[in-house]
Amino acid sequence: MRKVVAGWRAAGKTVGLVPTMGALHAGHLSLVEATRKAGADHVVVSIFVNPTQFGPNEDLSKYPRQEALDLERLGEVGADLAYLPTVGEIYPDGFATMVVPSGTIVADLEATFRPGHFAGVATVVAKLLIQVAPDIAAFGEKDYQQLLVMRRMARDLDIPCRILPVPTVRDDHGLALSSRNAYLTPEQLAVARRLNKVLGEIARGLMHVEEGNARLLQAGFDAVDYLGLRDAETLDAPVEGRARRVLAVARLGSVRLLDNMAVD
Ligand SMILES: Nc1ncnc2c1ncn2[C@@H]1O[C@H](COP(=O)(O)OP(=O)(O)OP(=O)(O)O)[C@@H](O)[C@H]1O
Ligand SMILES: CC(C)(CO)[C@@H](O)C(=O)[O-]
Ligand code: BAL
Repeated sequence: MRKVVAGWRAAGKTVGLVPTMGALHAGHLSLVEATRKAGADHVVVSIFVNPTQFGPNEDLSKYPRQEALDLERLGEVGADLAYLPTVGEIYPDGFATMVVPSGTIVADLEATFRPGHFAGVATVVAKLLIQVAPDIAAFGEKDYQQLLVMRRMARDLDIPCRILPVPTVRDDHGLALSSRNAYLTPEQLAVARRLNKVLGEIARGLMHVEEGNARLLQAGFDAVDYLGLRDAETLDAPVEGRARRVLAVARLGSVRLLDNMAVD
Protein backbone atom coordinates (compact mmCIF):
# COMPACT_ATOMS: atom_id res chain seq x y z
CA MET A 1 0.00 0.00 0.00
CA ARG A 2 2.70 2.51 1.05
CA LYS A 3 4.67 2.09 -2.22
CA VAL A 4 1.59 2.62 -4.40
CA VAL A 5 0.54 5.71 -2.43
CA ALA A 6 4.12 7.06 -2.54
CA GLY A 7 4.02 6.66 -6.35
CA TRP A 8 0.81 8.70 -6.57
CA ARG A 9 2.29 11.36 -4.34
CA ALA A 10 5.45 11.53 -6.42
CA ALA A 11 3.21 12.14 -9.45
CA GLY A 12 1.58 15.08 -7.63
CA LYS A 13 -1.75 13.31 -7.13
CA THR A 14 -4.08 13.72 -4.15
CA VAL A 15 -5.20 10.75 -2.10
CA GLY A 16 -8.49 9.92 -0.37
CA LEU A 17 -9.14 7.28 2.28
CA VAL A 18 -12.40 5.51 3.09
CA PRO A 19 -12.03 3.50 6.31
CA THR A 20 -14.48 0.56 6.59
CA MET A 21 -14.98 -2.74 8.36
CA GLY A 22 -16.07 -4.43 5.10
CA ALA A 23 -19.38 -6.11 4.19
CA LEU A 24 -19.65 -3.23 1.77
CA HIS A 25 -23.00 -1.79 0.68
CA ALA A 26 -24.16 1.27 -1.27
CA GLY A 27 -23.45 3.50 1.77
CA HIS A 28 -19.76 2.62 1.66
CA LEU A 29 -19.66 3.02 -2.11
CA SER A 30 -21.13 6.51 -1.79
CA LEU A 31 -18.15 7.39 0.44
CA VAL A 32 -15.82 6.38 -2.40
CA GLU A 33 -17.72 8.57 -4.88
CA ALA A 34 -17.92 11.50 -2.45
CA THR A 35 -14.16 11.31 -1.81
CA ARG A 36 -13.46 11.44 -5.51
CA LYS A 37 -15.93 14.31 -6.01
CA ALA A 38 -14.26 16.20 -3.16
CA GLY A 39 -11.06 16.18 -5.21
CA ALA A 40 -9.15 12.99 -4.46
CA ASP A 41 -7.35 11.74 -7.58
CA HIS A 42 -6.99 8.28 -6.04
CA VAL A 43 -9.11 6.53 -3.40
CA VAL A 44 -7.89 3.90 -0.95
CA VAL A 45 -10.53 1.85 0.88
CA SER A 46 -9.40 0.11 4.04
CA ILE A 47 -11.21 -3.00 5.27
CA PHE A 48 -10.32 -3.95 8.83
CA VAL A 49 -12.63 -5.40 11.48
CA ASN A 50 -11.01 -3.56 14.34
CA PRO A 51 -11.00 -5.66 17.53
CA THR A 52 -10.34 -2.75 19.91
CA GLN A 53 -13.65 -1.03 19.15
CA PHE A 54 -15.76 -4.07 20.07
CA GLY A 55 -16.85 -4.69 23.65
CA PRO A 56 -16.41 -8.14 25.25
CA ASN A 57 -20.05 -9.14 24.59
CA GLU A 58 -20.30 -7.66 21.10
CA ASP A 59 -20.30 -9.31 17.67
CA LEU A 60 -16.56 -9.24 16.75
CA SER A 61 -16.42 -12.96 15.93
CA LYS A 62 -19.62 -12.99 13.90
CA TYR A 63 -19.21 -9.56 12.21
CA PRO A 64 -20.03 -10.19 8.50
CA ARG A 65 -16.89 -10.88 6.45
CA GLN A 66 -17.08 -11.15 2.63
CA GLU A 67 -13.74 -10.04 1.23
CA ALA A 68 -14.09 -11.42 -2.32
CA LEU A 69 -17.45 -9.70 -2.84
CA ASP A 70 -16.12 -6.47 -1.27
CA LEU A 71 -13.18 -6.37 -3.69
CA GLU A 72 -15.54 -6.93 -6.62
CA ARG A 73 -17.76 -4.03 -5.49
CA LEU A 74 -14.77 -1.75 -5.03
CA GLY A 75 -13.66 -2.58 -8.58
CA GLU A 76 -17.10 -1.64 -9.87
CA VAL A 77 -17.01 1.82 -8.26
CA GLY A 78 -13.45 2.42 -9.37
CA ALA A 79 -11.68 2.51 -6.00
CA ASP A 80 -7.96 2.52 -6.75
CA LEU A 81 -6.65 0.40 -3.91
CA ALA A 82 -8.08 -1.87 -1.21
CA TYR A 83 -5.97 -1.97 1.96
CA LEU A 84 -6.66 -5.01 4.15
CA PRO A 85 -4.13 -4.82 6.97
CA THR A 86 -3.58 -7.81 9.26
CA VAL A 87 -4.18 -7.41 13.01
CA GLY A 88 -0.36 -7.47 13.41
CA GLU A 89 0.08 -4.53 11.04
CA ILE A 90 -2.27 -2.41 13.13
CA TYR A 91 -1.48 -3.83 16.58
CA PRO A 92 2.12 -5.12 16.58
CA ASP A 93 3.34 -7.24 19.48
CA GLY A 94 3.59 -5.14 22.61
CA PHE A 95 1.16 -2.49 21.33
CA ALA A 96 0.48 -0.13 24.25
CA THR A 97 -0.66 3.27 22.96
CA MET A 98 -4.29 4.29 22.51
CA VAL A 99 -5.91 7.54 21.32
CA VAL A 100 -8.63 8.27 23.90
CA PRO A 101 -11.20 10.94 22.94
CA SER A 102 -12.67 13.09 25.71
CA GLY A 103 -15.03 16.04 26.07
CA THR A 104 -18.71 16.61 25.35
CA ILE A 105 -18.73 14.70 22.07
CA VAL A 106 -18.10 11.41 23.87
CA ALA A 107 -19.88 12.26 27.14
CA ASP A 108 -22.74 9.85 26.41
CA LEU A 109 -24.81 8.28 23.56
CA GLU A 110 -22.67 5.52 21.99
CA ALA A 111 -19.94 6.09 24.57
CA THR A 112 -22.32 5.08 27.37
CA PHE A 113 -23.54 1.92 25.65
CA ARG A 114 -20.13 0.94 24.21
CA PRO A 115 -17.46 1.92 26.77
CA GLY A 116 -14.05 2.05 25.14
CA HIS A 117 -15.56 2.02 21.64
CA PHE A 118 -14.36 5.46 20.57
CA ALA A 119 -10.86 4.86 21.90
CA GLY A 120 -10.74 1.81 19.63
CA VAL A 121 -12.11 3.78 16.65
CA ALA A 122 -9.83 6.80 17.21
CA THR A 123 -6.77 4.58 17.62
CA VAL A 124 -7.32 2.58 14.46
CA VAL A 125 -8.28 5.63 12.37
CA ALA A 126 -5.26 7.58 13.66
CA LYS A 127 -3.07 4.66 12.56
CA LEU A 128 -4.75 4.47 9.14
CA LEU A 129 -4.35 8.24 8.68
CA ILE A 130 -0.65 7.95 9.52
CA GLN A 131 -0.09 4.88 7.34
CA VAL A 132 -1.96 6.16 4.25
CA ALA A 133 -1.44 9.91 4.87
CA PRO A 134 -4.51 10.89 2.80
CA ASP A 135 -5.52 14.46 1.92
CA ILE A 136 -9.19 13.58 2.53
CA ALA A 137 -10.84 10.88 4.66
CA ALA A 138 -14.59 10.19 4.36
CA PHE A 139 -16.97 9.21 7.16
CA GLY A 140 -20.71 8.57 6.98
CA GLU A 141 -23.20 10.79 8.82
CA LYS A 142 -24.99 7.57 9.78
CA ASP A 143 -22.37 7.21 12.53
CA TYR A 144 -22.74 10.87 13.45
CA GLN A 145 -20.98 10.77 16.82
CA GLN A 146 -18.06 8.91 15.21
CA LEU A 147 -17.85 11.58 12.50
CA LEU A 148 -17.56 14.32 15.14
CA VAL A 149 -14.93 12.33 17.04
CA MET A 150 -12.90 12.03 13.84
CA ARG A 151 -13.12 15.75 13.10
CA ARG A 152 -12.05 16.61 16.64
CA MET A 153 -9.19 14.12 16.57
CA ALA A 154 -7.81 15.41 13.27
CA ARG A 155 -7.86 18.97 14.66
CA ASP A 156 -6.48 18.08 18.08
CA LEU A 157 -3.63 15.92 16.78
CA ASP A 158 -2.75 18.22 13.84
CA ILE A 159 -3.43 15.47 11.34
CA PRO A 160 -3.30 17.29 7.98
CA CYS A 161 -6.35 15.62 6.50
CA ARG A 162 -9.80 16.97 5.61
CA ILE A 163 -12.54 14.94 7.30
CA LEU A 164 -15.35 14.69 4.76
CA PRO A 165 -18.91 14.05 6.04
CA VAL A 166 -21.10 12.00 3.69
CA PRO A 167 -24.93 11.90 3.88
CA THR A 168 -26.61 8.66 4.95
CA VAL A 169 -27.66 6.32 2.14
CA ARG A 170 -31.07 4.73 2.79
CA ASP A 171 -33.15 1.93 1.29
CA ASP A 172 -36.47 2.58 -0.48
CA HIS A 173 -38.20 2.70 2.92
CA GLY A 174 -35.74 5.18 4.38
CA LEU A 175 -33.86 2.64 6.51
CA ALA A 176 -30.19 3.64 6.84
CA LEU A 177 -28.05 0.99 5.14
CA SER A 178 -25.82 -0.83 7.61
CA SER A 179 -23.80 -4.05 7.48
CA ARG A 180 -25.60 -5.23 10.60
CA ASN A 181 -29.01 -5.02 8.84
CA ALA A 182 -27.99 -8.44 7.48
CA TYR A 183 -28.69 -9.88 10.96
CA LEU A 184 -32.39 -8.87 10.79
CA THR A 185 -35.24 -11.30 10.04
CA PRO A 186 -37.87 -10.09 7.52
CA GLU A 187 -40.21 -9.28 10.46
CA GLN A 188 -37.49 -7.27 12.21
CA LEU A 189 -36.69 -5.46 8.96
CA ALA A 190 -40.29 -4.22 8.76
CA VAL A 191 -39.97 -2.83 12.32
CA ALA A 192 -36.51 -1.37 11.58
CA ARG A 193 -38.03 0.74 8.80
CA ARG A 194 -40.11 2.63 11.38
CA LEU A 195 -37.05 4.23 12.98
CA ASN A 196 -36.39 6.76 10.21
CA LYS A 197 -40.08 7.66 10.06
CA VAL A 198 -40.14 8.58 13.74
CA LEU A 199 -36.86 10.51 13.48
CA GLY A 200 -38.21 12.34 10.43
CA GLU A 201 -41.29 13.47 12.34
CA ILE A 202 -39.21 14.68 15.27
CA ALA A 203 -36.79 16.44 12.90
CA ARG A 204 -39.68 18.27 11.24
CA GLY A 205 -41.12 19.30 14.63
CA LEU A 206 -44.22 17.10 14.20
CA MET A 207 -43.53 14.83 17.18
CA HIS A 208 -41.99 15.19 20.64
CA VAL A 209 -39.11 12.97 21.69
CA GLU A 210 -41.20 11.29 24.42
CA GLU A 211 -43.88 10.35 21.91
CA GLY A 212 -41.21 9.12 19.48
CA ASN A 213 -39.86 6.84 22.18
CA ALA A 214 -43.32 5.35 22.82
CA ARG A 215 -43.95 4.96 19.06
CA LEU A 216 -40.75 2.96 18.60
CA LEU A 217 -41.69 0.55 21.38
CA GLN A 218 -45.23 0.24 20.00
CA ALA A 219 -43.78 -0.48 16.55
CA GLY A 220 -41.99 -3.54 17.95
CA PHE A 221 -38.49 -2.37 18.92
CA ASP A 222 -37.25 -4.26 22.00
CA ALA A 223 -35.61 -1.20 23.55
CA VAL A 224 -34.60 2.37 22.80
CA ASP A 225 -31.02 2.91 23.98
CA TYR A 226 -31.41 6.64 23.39
CA LEU A 227 -33.46 9.13 21.41
CA GLY A 228 -32.81 12.83 21.82
CA LEU A 229 -32.12 16.25 20.39
CA ARG A 230 -28.56 17.52 20.60
CA ASP A 231 -26.40 20.40 19.48
CA ALA A 232 -25.13 19.26 16.08
CA GLU A 233 -21.51 20.26 16.79
CA THR A 234 -20.90 19.52 20.47
CA LEU A 235 -23.60 16.88 21.11
CA ASP A 236 -24.41 18.85 24.25
CA ALA A 237 -27.99 19.85 25.07
CA PRO A 238 -29.45 21.85 22.17
CA VAL A 239 -29.07 25.62 22.24
CA GLU A 240 -31.52 28.10 20.66
CA GLY A 241 -30.16 29.44 17.37
CA ARG A 242 -27.62 26.65 16.81
CA ALA A 243 -27.93 23.65 14.47
CA ARG A 244 -29.55 20.62 16.09
CA ARG A 245 -29.60 16.93 15.37
CA VAL A 246 -31.89 14.14 16.54
CA LEU A 247 -29.99 10.94 17.27
CA ALA A 248 -31.30 7.50 18.16
CA VAL A 249 -30.36 3.90 18.70
CA ALA A 250 -33.17 1.35 18.91
CA ARG A 251 -32.66 -2.36 19.46
CA LEU A 252 -34.15 -5.40 17.76
CA GLY A 253 -32.89 -8.41 19.66
CA SER A 254 -29.14 -7.96 19.83
CA VAL A 255 -29.00 -5.63 16.79
CA ARG A 256 -28.58 -1.95 17.55
CA LEU A 257 -29.90 0.30 14.76
CA LEU A 258 -28.32 3.76 14.61
CA ASP A 259 -29.87 6.72 12.86
CA ASN A 260 -29.90 10.51 13.08
CA MET A 261 -31.16 13.51 11.16
CA ALA A 262 -30.64 17.25 11.00
CA VAL A 263 -33.50 19.13 12.71
CA ASP A 264 -35.33 21.69 10.57
N1 LIG B 1 -25.89 4.04 5.05
C1 LIG B 1 -24.75 4.67 5.05
N2 LIG B 1 -24.61 5.86 4.42
C2 LIG B 1 -23.43 6.54 4.42
N3 LIG B 1 -22.32 6.09 5.06
C3 LIG B 1 -22.39 4.92 5.71
C4 LIG B 1 -23.60 4.16 5.75
N4 LIG B 1 -23.37 3.04 6.50
C5 LIG B 1 -22.09 3.11 6.90
N5 LIG B 1 -21.51 4.22 6.44
C6 LIG B 1 -20.14 4.69 6.72
O1 LIG B 1 -19.21 3.76 6.23
C7 LIG B 1 -18.05 3.78 7.05
C8 LIG B 1 -17.73 2.39 7.47
O2 LIG B 1 -18.77 1.91 8.28
P1 LIG B 1 -18.97 0.40 8.68
O3 LIG B 1 -18.00 -0.44 7.92
O4 LIG B 1 -19.05 0.28 10.13
O5 LIG B 1 -20.38 0.10 8.03
P2 LIG B 1 -21.75 -0.05 8.69
O6 LIG B 1 -22.68 -0.48 7.63
O7 LIG B 1 -22.02 1.20 9.46
O8 LIG B 1 -21.58 -1.24 9.65
P3 LIG B 1 -22.17 -1.45 11.07
O9 LIG B 1 -23.35 -2.28 10.85
O10 LIG B 1 -21.00 -2.09 11.71
O11 LIG B 1 -22.45 -0.11 11.70
C9 LIG B 1 -18.38 4.70 8.23
O12 LIG B 1 -17.84 5.98 7.96
C10 LIG B 1 -19.88 4.72 8.21
O13 LIG B 1 -20.44 5.90 8.78
C1 LIG C 1 -14.27 4.05 11.05
C2 LIG C 1 -14.15 2.56 11.25
C3 LIG C 1 -13.81 1.88 9.94
C4 LIG C 1 -12.98 2.32 12.22
O1 LIG C 1 -12.80 0.95 12.44
C5 LIG C 1 -15.42 1.98 11.84
O2 LIG C 1 -15.70 2.50 13.10
C6 LIG C 1 -16.59 2.06 10.94
O3 LIG C 1 -16.68 1.17 10.09
O4 LIG C 1 -17.41 3.01 11.03
N1 BAL D 1 -20.14 1.67 12.20
C1 BAL D 1 -19.39 1.83 13.43
C2 BAL D 1 -18.57 0.64 13.67
C3 BAL D 1 -19.04 -0.17 14.82
O1 BAL D 1 -20.25 -0.31 15.01
O2 BAL D 1 -18.21 -0.72 15.54
